[in-house]
This record gives sequence, C-alpha cells and structure tokens, in this order.
Amino acid sequence: MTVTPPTRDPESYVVGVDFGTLSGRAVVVRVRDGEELGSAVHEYPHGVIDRVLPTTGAPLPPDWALQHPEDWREVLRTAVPAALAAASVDPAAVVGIATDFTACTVLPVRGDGTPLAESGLGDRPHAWPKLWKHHAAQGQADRINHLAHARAEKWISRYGGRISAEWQYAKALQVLEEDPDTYAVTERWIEAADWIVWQLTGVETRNTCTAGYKGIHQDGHYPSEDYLGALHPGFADFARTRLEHPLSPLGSRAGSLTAEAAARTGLPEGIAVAAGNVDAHVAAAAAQAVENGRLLAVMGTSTCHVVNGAALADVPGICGVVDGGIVEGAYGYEAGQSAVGDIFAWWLGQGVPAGYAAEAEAAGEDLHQLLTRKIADQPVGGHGLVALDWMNGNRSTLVDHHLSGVVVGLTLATRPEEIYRALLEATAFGTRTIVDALEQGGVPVHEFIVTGGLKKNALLMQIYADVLRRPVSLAVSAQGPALGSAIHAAVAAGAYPDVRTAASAMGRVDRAVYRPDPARADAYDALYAEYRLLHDHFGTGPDRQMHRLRAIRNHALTAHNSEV
Ligand SMILES: Nc1ncnc2c1ncn2[C@@H]1O[C@H](COP(=O)(O)OP(=O)(O)O)[C@@H](O)[C@H]1O
Ligand SMILES: O=C(CO)[C@@H](O)[C@@H](O)COP(=O)(O)O
Repeated sequence: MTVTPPTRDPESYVVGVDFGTLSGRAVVVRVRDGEELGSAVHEYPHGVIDRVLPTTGAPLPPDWALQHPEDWREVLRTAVPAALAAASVDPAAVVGIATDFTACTVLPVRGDGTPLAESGLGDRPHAWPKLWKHHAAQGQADRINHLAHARAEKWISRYGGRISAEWQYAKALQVLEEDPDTYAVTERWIEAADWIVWQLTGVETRNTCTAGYKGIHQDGHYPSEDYLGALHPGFADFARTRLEHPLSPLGSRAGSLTAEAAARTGLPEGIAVAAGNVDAHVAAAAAQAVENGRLLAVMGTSTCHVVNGAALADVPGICGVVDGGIVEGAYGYEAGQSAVGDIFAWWLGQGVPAGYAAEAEAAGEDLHQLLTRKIADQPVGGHGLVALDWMNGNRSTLVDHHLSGVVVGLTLATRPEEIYRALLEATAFGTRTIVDALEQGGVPVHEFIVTGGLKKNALLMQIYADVLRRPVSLAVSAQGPALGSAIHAAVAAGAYPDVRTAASAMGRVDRAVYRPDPARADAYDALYAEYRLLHDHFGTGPDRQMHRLRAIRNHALTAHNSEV
C-alpha cells in the first residue's frame, strides 16, 4: 500500500544540497521563513581517493586526492528523497533546488558532460576528478605565479599575489604535462559545482563564484592566450576551448530539472535549478553574513573565510577577491586554512592511547569531546607548547602546500590532550593571521561569525574569541552550506527578488555567543608572538627546511614505488 505523506501545503519548499569532502547533505526548507523540515546525509562510498586508483589498484603518488563522480550522483538518488521523506512534505510543493560543492574540485569531461574517468579512461589517474585537497600540482602553481609576476599580469594581485596549487590552472597544467593524451581528449574542464548542475538541468552552465575564485576570471576575461602559451605551448587555448562559457550569477536560474533528474531525486520535473556555488560562499546567506564586514568562517575539515567589502582591495595572501563572488553588489573576499578539523582528527588517530578510547566510550563521548573536557580548564600556556597549523599546507596567507606541521615544547610530561589543545590554538592563530591580513589590506571586519561542524566545540570557540580579541557569533543552522543553497534555490525559483532579501528572511545568526576574556587574550598575545616566530622562520625565512624534507620524501617514495 502506498502511504501518502501528510502535506503542509499551500506552503512552498526548496531543497539545498551540500557536497562536502566526505559526504553530501540534503535539506528541505520552507521558503517563507527558512525553517529546516528534514535532512539526510549520504557518505561517499569511495570517500577521498588518495592511496590507490579504484579501477586498477595502482598506488597514487604522494599528495594526490581524487573523487568518484558516481558518489556524487548517489547523493541525488539517496539523500534528496530521504530528506523529503524526513520532512514529510509533498514533493509537488517543492519549487526549486540548489547545490554547492567543495572547490576547487574539478574534472575533465567530454563535450556532453561525461566524466573521462567513466568513458574508457578509468585506468588513468589524470582522467579522475581532482578533489580540492589534491596538492600534487605545487610545482605547476609555482610556475604559474612566477610567470604572472614576471609578466606583471594584472589579475595576480586579485589572488593575494599567489594562485594556489588547489585551484583550476595548476591542476589542469599538471594533466597536460603528466598525461598529454588525457588532456588531448578533455573537451571541457569543469568545476564539480557546475558539473552537478549539468546533471540536474542537462545543460552546461558556469557560475561566477568558481569562475572568479578558482578559474581566474576577472573583469570579464580569463588569462590571455599569450600568458597561457608561455606556461606551456599546448596550454595556450586552455581557457578558450575548455572553460569559456557565459557565466550565471549566484542565485540565478541555471535551468529546469530534467525528467531524468526528477526521476532520480523524486522532485517535480521543470522546477528551478540554481546556478552552482561553493560550500563556503553559499553559507554566508544562511548565517546572515552577506552585509559588508561580516566575516563568516566555515569551520569543518578545513576553514574558509569569506567576507564582503564595498571596495576593491588587493590583500596579500588571500585566495581571491571577486566582484559578486558571494553576493551581487559587493566585492567578495575569500581566504582559508587547508586543514582545521582534519588536524584534530589526525591527532586523535595517531596520538591517543587505547585507554582514552575506553574512557570516552564509558562516558558516552567521542575522543574530541573527551580531550576537550580533559584540557578545558588548563590556564592559557599551561602546556608550554606552540604549534603550526600547516599539516595540509598553508592556503592563506602563504599559499604554499609544501609547508608542513610543527609542535614545539614537547617534554616527557606532555599529555595527548595538551597537544590537542595546542593544535586547536594553532588553528586560531592561523585565523588571526588571516583576519589581520584582511584588515591591514583594507577590508574591514566588523563581526566574526562561525558556521560548520566545529562550532559545537565550546572550548574551541572561546579560544577563537580570546585569540582574536573579538566576540564570536554563531550561525544557528547545523547545515550552513545546505541551508545557504536552499536560500539560493528560493531566489532562483522567484520567491525572493535577490539573495540579500532571501537571507534576511531565511538565514539565522546568534550574535556574540562567545566574548573575549581580557586576561586570557593577553596570555594568548604572548603565545601568538611565538607562533609568528615559527611562522616567519619556516614560512617566509631563507631556511627552506620543510621543502627539503618534502623533496627527500617524494624522492624516497618515487624510487620505492618504481621498484615494487
Ligand atoms: N567536538 C569536536 N571538536 C573539534 N573538532 C571536531 C569535533 N567533532 C568533529 N570534529 C572535526 O570536524 C570535522 C568535520 O566537520 P564538518 O563540518 O562536519 O565536515 P565538512 O568540513 O566535511 O563539511 C572533522 O575534521 C572532525 O575531526
Ligand atoms: O576551498 C574551499 C572553498 O573554496 C572548500 O570547498 C574546501 O576547503 C573544502 O571545505 P570543507 O572543509 O570540506 O567544508
């Protein structure tokens, strides 16, 4: 017997889908007020592919990170219907869907959008989608930056003076140089943010956010053929042949849901599909952080910092500034830390004795909660440690993924929870460096707002308030990016005239939940000074020790892999 779910009509609803690093989350939201009625998560079966290629079992070189397109399609097939069921709304009342993605997660495709990895080239690593944290193109990024400065390319200052190895051009150039046959059959090079919209609408579109921040699209142009050809003669036509496409502004309607996508998701055919977006930028709407000076830190596996400004400023070390990159009518600034929660998770996986796991289980806690509780009352500096937050390289403000982690001050008395706290603090110091760089570069920051999985750690939030000497506001939603996408879906469906209006009706924020304590803030100033000494020594000083160690590692592993 088919049970018809109770319907809350005549309300209308929208669906937001957030494609993260390890899973995709769908949320069903009421258009009138942003109420979240149901959600569902689908973990990617292949997760992050960083050890062996699934098709052949061949080992991947160091610093590689790939994903499987089928994992993303499965989110549409499973999480969207599950969220609809959890919300108990009649699918016929859903008027739009929007998606956001990690970035720069990018893939080579045929002219019809078929991923190369799924069209006969599955045994070639370079045919697979490269995840944002694929860091094996640092050499290409270094050359991109060197040449841009040598030729005084105007756009380089919009990217803090350095393009990251995580962004589109370094990754594409790596394909061309290491697997020219795969590059030759790449008809389009597309952000996963736009590819997923292609799956929903059946037509290719490109959004202003990823084109601007990750695709070096500034003032209406991609980098010139002259510049690209000077990088590599075969790269000259890269932007014209593989990227060029009219751009869709954020919140605009990219197209309509096809019959096939309707069958896959359980949503009505023909509803609005919004232009693609990035997980960090889209979340600003959910946290009411679209007004100038409200900086949103999206804190999870990594942290992205996004803030709008009225004026165009070139800020050294930021990821980028894009006109309308977060919301129309403002310059959107992005900066970031390539690992935050990932660093804490690394430590729990490596450095915690078995007895701690048993203690956590007995207390009904996870290890994050246990270590946080054990160390929460220690006075600032009581562990005698300072760490660098570069275990996944440094995105801002050094833009160098061959930098690595450091913990200074270890003794035989150092406890696991003390290292955990030093790592929490290191990420706060990294954020202080970024906020200071923005302000010194001419981008005012009036408010610091947090969204993402880490906002639930009260010790971490208090450390950020103390280290930054600023109140920390919290987005209300536990699903910042997915709610942000839902807000963009409402605009694309015509329910609101623009994203700002929709954000004020559908977004929520709790202001100044954590306030700085002056004594702790003073104590943190002393530790921050120690952090800066390490930062300058390893990050900008003449001693390139971290780069030498990376080269020694790569040489050893490459030699070993070619022997086995
Ligand atoms: N209580 C906690 N304190 C600190 N970090 C945590 C805690 N619980 C989970 N994490 C970290 O949060 C990260 C996941 O954040 P989340 O926002 O859910 O994911 P994503 O960034 O992929 O969207 C993981 O790296 C995990 O180590
Ligand atoms: O880099 C960006 C956005 O530019 C993020 O998508 C990337 O750091 C991944 O974010 P998550 O940590 O998975 O939320």
